[in-house]
This record gives sequence, structure tokens and C-alpha cells, in this order.
Amino acid sequence: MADTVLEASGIRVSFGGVRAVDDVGVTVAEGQVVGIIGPNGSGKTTLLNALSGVVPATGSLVVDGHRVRLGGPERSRRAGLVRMFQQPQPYRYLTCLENVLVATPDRRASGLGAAWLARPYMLRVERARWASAFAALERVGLADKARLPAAVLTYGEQRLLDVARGISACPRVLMLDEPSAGLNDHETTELLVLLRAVAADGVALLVIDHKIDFIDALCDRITVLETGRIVAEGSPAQVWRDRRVMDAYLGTAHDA
Ligand SMILES: Nc1ncnc2c1ncn2[C@@H]1O[C@H](COP(=O)(O)OP(=O)(O)OP(=O)(O)O)[C@@H](O)[C@H]1O
Repeated sequence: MADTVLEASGIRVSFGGVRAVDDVGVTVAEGQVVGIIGPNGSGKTTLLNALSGVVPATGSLVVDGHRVRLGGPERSRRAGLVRMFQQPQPYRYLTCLENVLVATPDRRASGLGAAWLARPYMLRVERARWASAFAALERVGLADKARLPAAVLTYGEQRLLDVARGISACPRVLMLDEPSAGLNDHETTELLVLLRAVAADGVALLVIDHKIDFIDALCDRITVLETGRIVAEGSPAQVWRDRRVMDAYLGTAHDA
């Protein structure tokens, strides 16, 4: 069985009197894709915000066996949690390659003395960074657009560029918030194939999405939230059979 990468338990987030996330736990193993679904306002995004340290939260977060203190975006990032947001936000006037480069860790020595002494090393590191950024673009099928400004990309391509940025940040866990939003059927399928390939490389994926077919085909396991609490958890087949899911989620989605 694959190693557990992320283990969160008892996660709680409150905004004033609102319990946005109430005692939620989630576990993701290497190469596994876990979906988080639920009606609007059920706490999905807030859960990802809690894990990525951008909202105050209580509970336990363990990544690769090491406890990570909640509430610090840099701590979560250093532990290997990489977050992608609902709207792709490329730097429009940078090239696609530059957009990926700014997301890759820069480990060059700083200071003139260090820079001079470590020059051959730095050049090697810098070349490796460019190669890995280009490889990430190749991975998402945008290599031929590497030198074009991101402004010329379609919305679907911007989403792929976002994934390239995520991959090149060397995540242990990639967290995606509604990645299929705004994509047509063809683009959604393309994204699905790409994310499965990313998972096959050993990255753990936590994915929020409203498209049931996409979630069903993508995820190994699904956690269903309603008003901040887990109402069902299991394989897609188990979850779709669950009466509470019909009531809490599918009913609402179909009525919408
Ligand atoms: N910054 C905030 N301040 C106050 N309340 C918030 C804040 N962020 C979220 N909430 C509240 O927390 C609850 C959960 O919101 P959240 O955005 O996590 O739900 P969601 O399941 O991601 O919804 P959607 O599917 O619409 O994105 C909602 O009641 C929301 O109004």
C-alpha cells in the first residue's frame, strides 16, 4: 500500500459564530486523488485554506510523518503542500516559461561573494531550474507556447499553465480548487488525464470540484461535506450509493 503523505484530523475553522469547518479529517496517500465535494458554503475551500495555513485553524496536520503547525502558509508550503486557486492567475506579460520559473524554488546563493565563489554551482542550478520549468510545460502540452506571453493563452490553456506551475513547485500534495470550472468537455477530459498522470508520479492530490463526472473519473476516494462536517467518505461507488449524499449534495445540485 502507498505511503500516507497527508493526514489531517479534527480540523476546525470558525468565522465569528459560523463553524465553517467542524472536526474534519482527511488522509491522502502517495499517488492518490481525494475529492472534496459538497454544496455551496459547506466548507470545502475553507478546509483547503486551513491546510495551506491561510486561515486560523485548530486540529492536527501531519505531512510525511512530520507534524505541521497550522496557521502558517510558509510552513505548509515547506512541508510540500502546494495550493492552486479557483481562477488561474498568470502574469499576463511574462512568457509561459517565465510564469513557471517564478513558481520554482530558487536555491541560488545570495550576496556577491557567495555568488562569485559558487558561480559554477549556481549556473548548474539555474540551468536545472530552466530545464525543469520547460519539462513542466511539456508535461501539460504547452511546450510550443513557452516563449509566448501568457496573455495569448485561452482560459483552458491558462489552467494548464497553472498546473505546470504547481508541478514545478515539486509538491508532495497538490490542492486544486475547482480546476474544471470554466472548461469545456474536451478541456475537462484533457485536465483529467493530466491530473491522473501527475498522481501516477506519486503526487498526492486533493481536489474540490462541482462536476460529478469529473470527480467520479478522477478520484480514488471522496469526502463529502455539509455545513462544515463530513457526511460521507469512501470510494466514488460507495459515496454515490450513500443516501445522505443524495440528500445533502446531489439533491441540491440537481435542484440548482
Ligand atoms: N473569510 C470568511 N469570513 C467569514 N465567513 C467565511 C469566510 N470564508 C468562508 N466563510 C463562510 O464559511 C462557510 C464555508 O465557506 P466555503 O467557501 O469554505 O464553502 P465552499 O464549500 O467552498 O463553497 P463553494 O462551493 O461555494 O465554493 C460559508 O458559510 C462561508 O460564508
